[in-house]
Amino acid sequence: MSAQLAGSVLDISPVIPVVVLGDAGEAAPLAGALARGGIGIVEVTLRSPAALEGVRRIRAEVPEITVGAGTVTGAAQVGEAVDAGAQFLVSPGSTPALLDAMAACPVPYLAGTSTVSEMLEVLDRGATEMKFFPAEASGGLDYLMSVAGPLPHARFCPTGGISAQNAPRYLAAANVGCVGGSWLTPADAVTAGDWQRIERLAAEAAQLG
Ligand SMILES: O=C(O)C(=O)C[C@H](O)[C@H](O)COP(=O)(O)O
Repeated sequence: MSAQLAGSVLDISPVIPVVVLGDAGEAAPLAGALARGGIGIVEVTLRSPAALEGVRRIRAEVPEITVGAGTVTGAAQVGEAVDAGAQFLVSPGSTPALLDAMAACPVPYLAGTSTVSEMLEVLDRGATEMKFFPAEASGGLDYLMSVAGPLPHARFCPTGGISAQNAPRYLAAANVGCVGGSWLTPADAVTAGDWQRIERLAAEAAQLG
């Protein structure tokens, strides 16, 4: 079920939409709207009970989008997410146990980092791509540009406080592959099933690259 990705998770689209599903039935229409807007990737956070079933449905019903599981906070969730069909994993932080579990799993992962030491822990395990979270609160673009010298091989997906307004500045940085954010999938639009609004937001975000 965990088909290999041809390239890097960071190179699929300029934005990885971060989604919280209230109901698994929202998953496929939401992913379809993102795909129609030109976004090729979606992160379903494991914050809600509907998340794993949502990942399954997106894999089954919207094969044109790459689906990952986010908010992976414990080693046990790694296997559950991969079994559900997640094609990549995202964590908000980096504990040794979580990093070991993600490094041993068959899909790529973006470990959450906000310090140079955490970034070094991720690099030590052979991964060069990671999440920078919470990006704006942790020092933003200035911080990321400051680590580019000592960590020349690290590439980031800054997430947390990113918007259509500040995304272009991040995307212009050499060590930023893409950004992540929830602004493409506002909770009220998801709940109301306003897929046209999400398609419009996705189309605007797809132009950011
Ligand atoms: O829990 C996680 O693992 C997360 O993925 C956190 C999300 O990345 C941010 O909550 C998105 O931040 P905003 O775009 O500012 O809403």
